[in-house]
Amino acid sequence: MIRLEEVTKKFGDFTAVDGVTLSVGKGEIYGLLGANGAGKTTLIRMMCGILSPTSGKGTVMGWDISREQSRIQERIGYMSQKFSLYPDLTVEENLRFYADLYHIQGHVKKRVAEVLAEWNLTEWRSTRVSALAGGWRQRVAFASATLHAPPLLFLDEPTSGADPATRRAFWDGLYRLAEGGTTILVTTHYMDEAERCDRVAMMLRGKVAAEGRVTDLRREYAGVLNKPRPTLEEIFHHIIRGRGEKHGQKLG
Ligand SMILES: Nc1ncnc2c1ncn2[C@@H]1O[C@H](COP(=O)(O)OP(=O)(O)OP(=O)(O)O)[C@@H](O)[C@H]1O
Repeated sequence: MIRLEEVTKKFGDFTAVDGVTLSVGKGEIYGLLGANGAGKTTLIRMMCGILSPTSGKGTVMGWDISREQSRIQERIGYMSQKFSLYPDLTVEENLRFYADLYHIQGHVKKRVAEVLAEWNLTEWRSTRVSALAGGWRQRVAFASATLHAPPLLFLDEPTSGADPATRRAFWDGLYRLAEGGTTILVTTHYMDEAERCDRVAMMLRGKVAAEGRVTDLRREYAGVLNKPRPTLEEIFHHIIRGRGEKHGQKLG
């Protein structure tokens, strides 16, 4: 679903993403981890067809990330860190608005009802978004991003600040989608969430410092960390130290 080769993004003299190579297969939940400013959002934006790479190449669902960006944008789901909902509209009206935006044809009402049920939002359908608590707003944002049943979903820190119930509902939803064949690329600040991914890439100053299946990374670093089951947080801190980075950097 995603193939990137040596993808780089520069803003002037500053290199935000530096030679990233990775691939994500159908139905995988792939986690992008890294400290603030590591380049995760910039990388996601290139994969979503919003930003052009400075160099390198890649495809998303077979479309070229430099030349076929509008094709990619039409097919994917994307929930950015600053997701936008209309506070004066009800939950259902917001979803109908996104249904129009995604050009959902035919059974809009049925699809909106399905998505409301999937995210436990049915009883809130007539409530204005401004009257919802933060966690419930996040559910509306997830629901909006999945309304057109995209085969590939990009989620940039989707559970940031969410309450435990919302986070749990969100991960239940992600597993359901992945079981149905949806491919998911997610960035997260929460290590327990990162450990739920099939594979992760740890980014450090624009580069992928470690990548692989969570279980394989644990095995790989068990010896050097002298622990049978090191956490992703411990692995990340080990990598940071090895590169002479400042202590205390937070993974997320
Ligand atoms: N349009 C831009 N112009 C200049 N610099 C930028 C631009 N967008 C991002 N950057 C810089 O690129 C670096 C990577 O930013 P990015 O938002 O991709 O990081 P991130 O890993 O997503 O961080 P966070 O977890 O804080 O969202 C940062 O130093 C940021 O200031």
